[in-house]
Amino acid sequence: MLLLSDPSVAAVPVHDLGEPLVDVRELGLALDHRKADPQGSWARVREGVGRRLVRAQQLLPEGFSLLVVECHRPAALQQRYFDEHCAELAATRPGRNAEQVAIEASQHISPPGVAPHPCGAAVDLTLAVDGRELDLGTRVNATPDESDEACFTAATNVPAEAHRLRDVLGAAMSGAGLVNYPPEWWHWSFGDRYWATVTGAPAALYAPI
Ligand SMILES: C[C@@H](N)C(=O)N[C@H](C)C(=O)O
Repeated sequence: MLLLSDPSVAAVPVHDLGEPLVDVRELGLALDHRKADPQGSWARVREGVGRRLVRAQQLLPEGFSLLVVECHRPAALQQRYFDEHCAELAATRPGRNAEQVAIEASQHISPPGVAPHPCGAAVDLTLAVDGRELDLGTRVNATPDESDEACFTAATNVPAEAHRLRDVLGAAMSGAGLVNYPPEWWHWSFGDRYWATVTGAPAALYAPI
């Protein structure tokens, strides 16, 4: 499983396309408020990501819709989340050094230097039917510890129906050109360094914004 902390991700150059951020609600997508912030960052993605989300929604089976939870995240917030998660892990893993803790933390929160959310390149989302959120086996943003790693996209310790729904989500999102972060079934991105590493693109398309 390629982690965001892998040196190959940080080695990818970035040639920013200069696209603005767009509000996913203006694209006709459903947005959940659990990660809402006063500035409205959580609702915005780069234009090219927004186009692909609209395509992903079209690729879903009849009756299903995407339920967007979090998009852009300011760099300072990413740093805070990462520092807090490292502190939590360090407290429960005595004997691990800071580098080992940071690598494990990157299963759940990206190291700030390569983080896709501050670039407007990533989206955390799930599925809904008639506006009702579906159960994909864990809550969105479950940690590996709390979920016994059931948050991993390919986890086998989830009910068969949750597995099937992850496949439904995955087919639409991959079909629209986004890539998944394997430790998190809900995290998808396009145009960031992780996406470039996985797809073999020569450069990432979006820098932090
Ligand atoms: C925890 C989740 N919301 C998240 O955003 N994780 C990824 C890896 C990130 O920080 O980019």
